[in-house]
Amino acid sequence: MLNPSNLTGIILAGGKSTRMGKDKAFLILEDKPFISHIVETVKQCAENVLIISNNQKLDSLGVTRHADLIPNLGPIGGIYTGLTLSSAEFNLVVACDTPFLSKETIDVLIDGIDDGHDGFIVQYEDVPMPLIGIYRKSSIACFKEAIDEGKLGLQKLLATMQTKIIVLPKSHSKSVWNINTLEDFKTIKKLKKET
Ligand SMILES: Nc1nc2c(ncn2[C@@H]2O[C@H](COP(=O)(O)OP(=O)(O)OP(=O)(O)O)[C@@H](O)[C@H]2O)c(=O)[nH]1
Repeated sequence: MLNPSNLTGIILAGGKSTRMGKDKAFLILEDKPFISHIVETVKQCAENVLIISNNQKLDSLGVTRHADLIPNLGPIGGIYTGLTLSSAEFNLVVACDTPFLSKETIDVLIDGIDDGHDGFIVQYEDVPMPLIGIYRKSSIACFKEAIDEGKLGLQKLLATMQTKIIVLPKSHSKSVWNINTLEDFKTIKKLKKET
């Protein structure tokens, strides 16, 4: 198992939250904002944690924050920024809108690391999830090339890299739940109460 000191956590918290209509990072679930849930989980797995966002309000969390080096590119720009700033070989990339992400899911991902790949991402029910992934620092070259060519889609970029897909069992369904709309948010709040 990878030592936490060899892993940097990169939490993406920028973007426009268009579908939600308000900043997803600050939605409150169980008395704390999404971003705090995710910071707590990532800190259990990685010694160094970076938040990538232009939002200065996030500085109250006491975690190093950095603005996107190239703004308005979407998640690919956040990952590129995180990989540029990180000095670790392995980088755990997660989004602030998966508040139930568990250490168990991250451990499955870490267990999947091998020598033959540049990126490792989870897949749940046929859906590959690049924002629950681990990327080698060296993969930054692929990110830069895609950005330079204006190809900002992550799935297509991952197809050009040596990417390992790690299929999660059904027990991880809540952990990978990505909240984008008010409807999603209402559902996840109910779910937590009931389970
Ligand atoms: N640093 C950074 N993070 C981003 C950027 N765009 C999206 N993200 C983050 O990436 C994750 C997935 O974002 P999306 O849901 O695809 O985009 P979004 O802008 O948050 O929301 P929509 O506007 O509804 O698509 C979230 O954690 C966002 O905070 C960006 O340009 N920079």
